[in-house]
Amino acid sequence: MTAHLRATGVGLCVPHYVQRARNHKSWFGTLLGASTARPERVFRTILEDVSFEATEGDRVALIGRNGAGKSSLLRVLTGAYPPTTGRLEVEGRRQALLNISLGFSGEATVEENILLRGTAMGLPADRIRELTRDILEFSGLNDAAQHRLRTLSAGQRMRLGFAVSTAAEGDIMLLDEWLGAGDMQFIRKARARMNDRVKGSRIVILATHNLEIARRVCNKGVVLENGRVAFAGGVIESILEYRKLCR
Ligand SMILES: Nc1ncnc2c1ncn2[C@@H]1O[C@H](COP(=O)(O)OP(=O)(O)OP(=O)(O)O)[C@@H](O)[C@H]1O
Repeated sequence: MTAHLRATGVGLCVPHYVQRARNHKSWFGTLLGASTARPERVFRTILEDVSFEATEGDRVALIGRNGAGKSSLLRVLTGAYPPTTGRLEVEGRRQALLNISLGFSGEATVEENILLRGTAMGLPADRIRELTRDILEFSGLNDAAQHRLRTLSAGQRMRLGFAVSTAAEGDIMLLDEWLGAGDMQFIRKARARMNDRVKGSRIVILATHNLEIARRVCNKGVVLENGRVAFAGGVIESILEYRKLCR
């Protein structure tokens, strides 16, 4: 089986809650307004008519300005947000490294969190048990396996999230930004693992603002602007198009 990913006219519209502007003259009025005023629900189109394709061996850079829709598109590609319009066809096991602390529970232990997160990633329980030792080792948390997650430092939690997310290889790797997780020693280890995972994946989709990384790692590019594809093609051409947008 070869890996394949195709988005055809993908759109994403989400409910969005907005608060009417409040113009209170006193702190009490502000407090009362903040606790009683109901937000209004509106629908917002985040992605519109997004089409592109990635086949075996492709490394695709998603580039665009802040708020262009890169992370939202990655979430659609992982299957976290079903597209509201259009079609997404995926062949191959997806592995996502988006929000590395997603799905963690502060009250559960480190080891239980590995199981929770691994399950959310679609890994069978036996496979998670096989990987647990490596995850604890990689994150430097061997001695904290039975500690509750909320007693860990922010950096330790990040290490754990990174270690779990990258423990298993996928066919299609979806990455949001290049990670700088933890202290210098861990960053080196994390980079080496990311390079390894990128090499071992059949398709990589990488959202990044770092054009040097995009150029070095990717062969294709998709430039997003206001939730639409402004350009799709080779990575060098995509970077040039993106630079034009930023002028
Ligand atoms: N759940 C949501 N509800 C409402 N609006 C959202 C939601 N998620 C994202 N948005 C909006 O969609 C737009 C695209 O956001 P997204 O995070 O995908 O952009 P991005 O290209 O990844 O930005 P950045 O480079 O700043 O990380 C933004 O305007 C954001 O406010």
